[in-house]
Amino acid sequence: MAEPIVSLKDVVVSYREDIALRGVSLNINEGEMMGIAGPNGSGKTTILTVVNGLGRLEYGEANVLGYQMKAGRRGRSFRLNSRIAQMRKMIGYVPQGALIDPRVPVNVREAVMIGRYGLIGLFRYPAKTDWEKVDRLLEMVDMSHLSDRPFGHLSGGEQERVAIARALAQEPRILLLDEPTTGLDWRSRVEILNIIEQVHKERKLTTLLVTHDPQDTFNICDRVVLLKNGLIAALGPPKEVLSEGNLKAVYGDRQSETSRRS
Ligand SMILES: Nc1ncnc2c1ncn2[C@@H]1O[C@H](COP(=O)(O)OP(=O)(O)OP(=O)(O)O)[C@@H](O)[C@H]1O
Repeated sequence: MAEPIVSLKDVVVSYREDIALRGVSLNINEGEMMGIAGPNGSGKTTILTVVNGLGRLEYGEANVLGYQMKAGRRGRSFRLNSRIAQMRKMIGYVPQGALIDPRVPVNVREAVMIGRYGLIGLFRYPAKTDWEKVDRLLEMVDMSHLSDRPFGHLSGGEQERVAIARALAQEPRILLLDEPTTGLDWRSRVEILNIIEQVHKERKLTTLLVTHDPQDTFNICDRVVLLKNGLIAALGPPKEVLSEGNLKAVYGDRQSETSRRS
């Protein structure tokens, strides 16, 4: 069987007195769409930072795209850091919240192009083919009609589409999405999830979708991991994992009712 593209083994991460991950083991296969759900503070974003090579492992190891990261090694060796930088070029990241300060005077096309500078190289101008790729991505996320609009004038859902296009502009193999549906109304949320599913398939990506609402994972993820207090409470296909019992154990009574209703 093929090696997993992401493998975490007994990973512990802490931020001073807060322990964010308490021994997480997780394998993700190439081409898989993995949901990561759980309440606030359960460690979802921290998993993304580990996969992205930015998390400092207290214990355990992580293997991402064949690059190995072990406890205590980060920050000690220039060679190790430059290897991790190579790995990060293959990982697209859509962070939680605003992608770019809305006061920065860039339009939608330019905002997406920022994602290509890792490939183009700093201090070089984008070629015509780079702009063509950006335009194709804008079509993919259905934003061509707003390509000249200042980024700061977009709605939350439109900003999220641009953030996804920007992450794809670097032509990643792995796409990390941190709560892309937070703050969106029902319609925009469905649209964003559809776009995520479409780009995942078309670009043959391995995708990690973090959400505090497990319902987001139901129709589009192959598997979902439910986190509670930095530990995996359940892992498997959404239809099995998102049972009333599991949701109640992780979110408590009221939230589990809302999650099942929505
Ligand atoms: N930079 C940091 N410094 C100190 N503590 C942190 C830091 N980042 C995260 N934590 C703590 O680590 C724990 C896990 O945080 P994390 O952001 O991974 O959770 P999350 O599930 O993504 O939460 P949310 O849904 O609120 O974004 C929390 O207790 C949080 O307060």
